[in-house]
Amino acid sequence: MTGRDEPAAVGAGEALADVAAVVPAAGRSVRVGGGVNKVFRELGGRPVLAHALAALAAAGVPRAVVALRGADRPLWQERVTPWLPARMAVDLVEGGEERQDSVYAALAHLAAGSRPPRWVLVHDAARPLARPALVARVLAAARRYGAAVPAVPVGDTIKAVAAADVEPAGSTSAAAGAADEGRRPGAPAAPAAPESPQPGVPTGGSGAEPDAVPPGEGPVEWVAATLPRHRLRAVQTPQGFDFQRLWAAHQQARRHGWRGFTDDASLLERLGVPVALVPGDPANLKLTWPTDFAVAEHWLDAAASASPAAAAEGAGGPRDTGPVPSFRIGLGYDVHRFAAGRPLVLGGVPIPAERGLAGHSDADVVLHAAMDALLGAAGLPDIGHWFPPGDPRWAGAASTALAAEVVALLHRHGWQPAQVDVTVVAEEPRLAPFVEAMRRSVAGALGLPPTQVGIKATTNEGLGFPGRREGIAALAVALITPRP
Ligand SMILES: Nc1ccn([C@@H]2O[C@H](COP(=O)(O)OP(=O)(O)OP(=O)(O)O)[C@@H](O)[C@H]2O)c(=O)n1
Ligand SMILES: C[C@](O)(CO)[C@H](O)COP(=O)(O)O
Repeated sequence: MTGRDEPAAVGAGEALADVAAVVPAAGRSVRVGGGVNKVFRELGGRPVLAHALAALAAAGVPRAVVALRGADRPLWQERVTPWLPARMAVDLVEGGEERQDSVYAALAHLAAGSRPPRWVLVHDAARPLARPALVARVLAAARRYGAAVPAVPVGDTIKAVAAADVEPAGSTSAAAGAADEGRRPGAPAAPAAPESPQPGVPTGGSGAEPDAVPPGEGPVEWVAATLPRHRLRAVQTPQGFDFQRLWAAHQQARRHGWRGFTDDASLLERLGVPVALVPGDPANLKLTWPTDFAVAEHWLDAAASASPAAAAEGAGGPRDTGPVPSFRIGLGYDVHRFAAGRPLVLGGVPIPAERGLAGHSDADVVLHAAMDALLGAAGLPDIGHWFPPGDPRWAGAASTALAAEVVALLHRHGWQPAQVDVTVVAEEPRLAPFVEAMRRSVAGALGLPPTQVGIKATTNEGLGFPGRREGIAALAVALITPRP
């Protein structure tokens, strides 16, 4: 399809009630390495998977099914849920052994639901840089043609390689008996027959990829054929389909034991269904190798400088350090009622008093306000999200321990506390004698020098609920800086 006959794009944010996304995120990141699924690693301050979902949501996709491995659920909960797009409903399913199995599981979930979608977009969690315009382009073409895939021309000349370990007769090393690493002198004399590309007939077999050696490494290989570059395209995701058609193709593949499909379009190709190619985006990188993360950071920066608004939307380049990379500020507020028979703890300091404050934890309003300010500065949900009232783990918890958790959370998101200033509003007891102890205690809980913590106490001049001695309130501001 040319740019001229491209269908009108669906506007970002438009309700797309008949569309759902499938996001396979259950890989093992063997090629990236590092022991953690790459889709939970941070890029520009938020997890890769959160970028992928944000791009779909920014294009107006109202629901997504994410395929995860069970072992990754805690990472999902901790790292991704704070970033879930407000306008998108997200279901989780258990992923499978291969990408194909993970997509199958997500499609099965949609098919079994009360409202299967008319159109489905399958988008790799490992592609964090898709832009809403690309999503819209693919969807519009899928609606028109039934199956559409974004593709970019290839700039390099592409060679097919011979089967492993097959060295052609007449090569210099065979003749000279050289023993370069990875070559086997004396290997079969004839080169492998050129592997003619057969569109729609996957050759992956079990799905084990022979291309798992990082670019720039590995043994010598031999050329089997030079492919005609002008007819080659590198395809990306999201890939858009008539839902029932894709679901039927996946079911058929499962029935026949067809394996090794590395994208969804190739399943339809296998069945002879035409697949339209729409212009892809060179920046829509799939994070495959360790070095891809640095390249993706670069694209994020470029996207943020080109369009800060789009970047803030989380579409193809949310960059959380944004145009003000060196600090963030946050505001926190908390209030607790007086309760007889409870100890009063403020800023981690026990204060002699007739009454304490009611609450699920130790009801330390000073630390609660400080924690909310810190979380707000990092753009993270408030303490109610992390330490829900009613969760037995936090019953009677010391807020100094909760503060340590908050600091750890900030660290995981690339931030550290730099300064906190709190004002406590209490008609009683008199707090001046305890202010310095509170300052040191709060500083200790947040890992700050006391010089970077301010604590002030004031009455409310007899006005309002603090004035009526019904409870104590605290307000805080916090400054955070990127963690070195
Ligand atoms: N069994 C699998 C394998 C892959 N994927 C997902 O499919 C996308 C593309 O796969 P790939 O980049 O190959 O990711 P990994 O399988 O994690 O990487 P590797 O092949 O290096 O292990 C990723 O979002 C990945 O999480 C999946 O959902 N289930
Ligand atoms: C679907 C895909 O992103 C299209 O380029 C690609 O084929 C996924 O391959 P992977 O080996 O599963 O990463």
